[in-house]
This record gives sequence, structure tokens and C-alpha cells, in this order.
Amino acid sequence: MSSMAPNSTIAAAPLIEAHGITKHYDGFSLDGVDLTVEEGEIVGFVGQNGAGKSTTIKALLGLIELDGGTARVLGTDVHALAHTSAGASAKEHIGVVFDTVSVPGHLRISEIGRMHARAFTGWSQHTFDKLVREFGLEPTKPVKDLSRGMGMKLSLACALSHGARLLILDEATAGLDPMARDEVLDRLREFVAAPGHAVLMSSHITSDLEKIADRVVCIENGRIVFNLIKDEITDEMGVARCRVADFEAVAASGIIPERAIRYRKHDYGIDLLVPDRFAFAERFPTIPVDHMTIDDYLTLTLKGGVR
Ligand SMILES: Nc1ncnc2c1ncn2[C@@H]1O[C@H](COP(=O)(O)OP(=O)(O)OP(=O)(O)O)[C@@H](O)[C@H]1O
Repeated sequence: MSSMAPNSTIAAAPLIEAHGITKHYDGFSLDGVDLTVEEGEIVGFVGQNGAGKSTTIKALLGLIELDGGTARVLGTDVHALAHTSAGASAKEHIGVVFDTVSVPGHLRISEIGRMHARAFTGWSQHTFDKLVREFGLEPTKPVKDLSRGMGMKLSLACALSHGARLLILDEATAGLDPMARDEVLDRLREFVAAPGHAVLMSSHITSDLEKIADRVVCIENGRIVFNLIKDEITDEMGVARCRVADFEAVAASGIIPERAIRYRKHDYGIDLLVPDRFAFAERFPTIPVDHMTIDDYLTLTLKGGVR
């Protein structure tokens, strides 16, 4: 008989689980990257150009060999993902969207289904046709004649039509207009609401992540610099707009631990990262404190001064 209580729940294994992964290139290294994506989560992956987002994503998909560390995606080691038949069947459940379309340009949208039906046992032509209609794509158009945004929509329609449980998107919303981005974000919300699903998306469009991400992971120079629940950034933190005297008073008060002080100087004052904007406003009611955006947090964390 099991010793577990009847109503106890067993946590599902993460869909992505990477520990200490390393990859060395001339002049750049992924340096001990840890990244986990749990069922039901949308994780935003951010960082400056060249920070290592695409390299991490390629490593997770088994597209490049790791030099160190371990990574499992949908329970399959990433090396096996690329090199075994078990890996190939795991890959069927991973929907991937890069910032370029990977379908031959001469094919018409209406012809793509046949190609994907051969590659994916779970291919649903019905789902694909429906998404093509809903995304406003013209089925008779050759892929090479699509605009960048339309190409992105097509890639997303493909990724959502083969029974994937995990979506990995690398800058997938970059070419889309704001309305199209909102449409895509709605699809991602629908996708992740289904049991056993999750999304990892790299993006420079942090306003999209503010709308949709549960967690935000930032990489800088090949190292993870923060991994935070999104609401902690946008709901709890703040940016205090200080004059120099205010800044000195806040620093002296100890309300922000010395090692956590991050600030940016401007001609007109100093922006200060505030971990708890409500506690701050009570203590310093005369200093204006604004909501923190992900962009503010990135700037203050990556470029801000420390004391
Ligand atoms: N095949 C390769 N050979 C050598 N260097 C590489 C290779 N692929 C990537 N790099 C280097 O690795 C670093 C990280 O690149 P990566 O594409 O992962 O960055 P990124 O965070 O995705 O950037 P962006 O936001 O600009 O897309 C860069 O310095 C890049 O030049």
C-alpha cells in the first residue's frame, strides 16, 4: 500500500530542466546556465544582444552540443533529443518558432500541411487550416512572398498544429505589429491553459512579457543574472525619482540593503530601484515612486550603479 495520503499530489517534472550548462565559442561562453520551465508557465527569456539567449535555446533543442552541464526537455536528455528515436518522438511535442521561417519558400501555405503531416504524427490539418484563417493568411500565397510578420504567424500556426506540449519561441513576435502581437499572445495564453503545457519565449519586447509571462529570466554575458516571478517586478518593485539629498537619506535609512542599491543618475535626479514600493512610499511619502517595468528593472540591474 502506498504511504502517501490519498489527496497528496506529485509535482509533475519540469518541461525544461537545465543545470549548469556551458558552451564555449571563441570570445563567448554560456557559463553554468540553470533554467527550469514548469507545467503551466510562460517564461520570458531576456537579455541584451549577444547575451546568450539563442545559444541557450539551441542547446535546449539539441541543435548544438553542450560542453558541460545537463539539460532535459520533456524528460529527454538534449543529446538524445538530437540523436535517438526516443528523442525524435519527444521532439514531436516541442513547437519551435525562430525569427526566420524554416519552410521552403516555393511552397504555398496550402501545401505546407502535407510536408508537416510526414514529419509529425500528431499533425492536425484542421487546426492548421483554422489558424491560417484566423491569422488572416492567404492559403494560395507562396511562403517566399509573405511579409516578415506573416511568416512569423505561419511559423506559429505550424508550431501549434502538431500536438506540442512545449513551445519554444526565439524572438517570435519581433516582426509583428501591436495588434498581431496581441493576437499571438492570446494564442499563447490558450496554449498554456491546457494541462501539461508550457512556453519559453525569448524577447526584446518586454511589454509583451509584462502582459503574458509568469516568470522572467535574464541572461547577461552567458550567465543568468536574475530569475524572478514577473509580478514581483511589476507589482511590488518601484522606481523612486530622487533628488540627490533624497537619495542620500534613503541610502542612510537602511530601508534598502546596501548591496541591493541600484541607481541611475540623470541631469535632473537619480532613479533608484525600490524592492517594495509600498513600504518605501510609507517611509518616504514625499519621494515619488513609480511602477517598475521590466525594461526599468533590466536597465537598473544591468547598467545601474552600485554603492
Ligand atoms: N556558432 C557560433 N560560433 C561562434 N560564436 C557564436 C556562434 N553562435 C553564437 N555565437 C556567439 O555567441 C554569443 C551569443 O549569441 P546569441 O545568439 O546566443 O545571443 P542572443 O542573446 O540570442 O542575442 P540577440 O538578442 O542579438 O539575438 C554572441 O557573441 C555570438 O557571436
